[in-house]
Amino acid sequence: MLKVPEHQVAGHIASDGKLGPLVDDQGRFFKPLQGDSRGQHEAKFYESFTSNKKVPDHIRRYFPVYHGTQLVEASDGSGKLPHLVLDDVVFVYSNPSVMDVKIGSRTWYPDVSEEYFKKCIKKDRQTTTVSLGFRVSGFKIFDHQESSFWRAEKKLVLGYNANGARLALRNFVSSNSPADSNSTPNCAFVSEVYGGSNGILAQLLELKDWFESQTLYHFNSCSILMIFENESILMKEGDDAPAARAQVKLVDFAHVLDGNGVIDHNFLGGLCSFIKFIKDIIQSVDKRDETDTSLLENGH
Ligand SMILES: O=P(O)(O)O[C@@H]1[C@@H](OP(=O)(O)O)[C@H](OP(=O)(O)O)[C@H](O)[C@H](OP(=O)(O)O)[C@H]1OP(=O)(O)O
Ligand SMILES: Nc1ncnc2c1ncn2[C@@H]1O[C@H](COP(=O)(O)OP(=O)(O)O)[C@@H](O)[C@H]1O
Repeated sequence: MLKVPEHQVAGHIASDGKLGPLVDDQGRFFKPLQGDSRGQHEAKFYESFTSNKKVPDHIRRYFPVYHGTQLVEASDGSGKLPHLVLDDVVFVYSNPSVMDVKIGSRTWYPDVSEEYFKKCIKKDRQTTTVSLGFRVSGFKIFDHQESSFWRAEKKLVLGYNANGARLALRNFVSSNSPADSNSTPNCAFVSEVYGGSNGILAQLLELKDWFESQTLYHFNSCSILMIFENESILMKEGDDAPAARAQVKLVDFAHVLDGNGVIDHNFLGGLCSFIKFIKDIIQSVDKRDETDTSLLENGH
């Protein structure tokens, strides 16, 4: 039985009879092939990427595994439609915090229609896409105090300026309630989620390393998904607590183009900018902790 994904944070959502992705109980994510050839284009990308021997193995883990396409009952009640069948990248988590960040300082690309260009550039200017080289598209956080999920409102997220994006990235790794806009995010999970040898920053740097030389694809309008389970971090002192499992995944390949031997400077630039934001948060928390320790040592 297919159902609407509980942890989807952006994109087309299968609610109120609209067309959107579905998931099964075996860890598969079914994304309907979008009209106007975008869906076919995304399927073609997955076919190409999956069989491309030039893609290093250590990079493949950042992409959902592709299982071809399948006709399934669409979420909008329009009958059977072809869907991409992908690994559901949040399946292994019980209470995942998830953020979708669209990378690049532009979401349009050469040869798109005037109408599509205008739509994209308008959104790129209204959001932090142009100014920062990325925009937060949506996120949800598991709130420990409330023992429930807190979901950022789409309208607010798309209205973030640089400070708003920074605050969202701090809130994402905090244990105090994001619902309380007066409290400063404590960044309690920053070292486990963003930092460390397997954390988000390390994964982003590995991706950056590849993007510095890969000329196979241009990842227009793609998103980085950041996923982690903050419960497992709080439980880590316990006997059989799972690891934090912070993960980076790339999604949305409806606008990928051939790289034609040219570096994807749009994605690479945005990725570098995003990395700087994450690094700054890690460093600011390290500095805060050092100050706190030295105050304690000096008897304050
Ligand atoms: O429909 P909209 O206006 O919400 O735009 C979608 C975007 O939502 P946004 O409002 O920017 O968060 C949406 O962005 P996210 O996936 O939410 O980051 C996509 O860009 C989507 O286009 P496509 O599926 O990649 O071709 C966009 O869909 P299209 O309008 O291009 O069909
Ligand atoms: N393979 C996947 N597994 C789990 N969730 C996914 C997967 N792919 C996408 N998602 C979720 O769906 C959202 C939208 O995906 P995306 O491919 O960008 O769709 P759209 O083309 O509608 O924008 C993402 O922000 C994420 O929350």
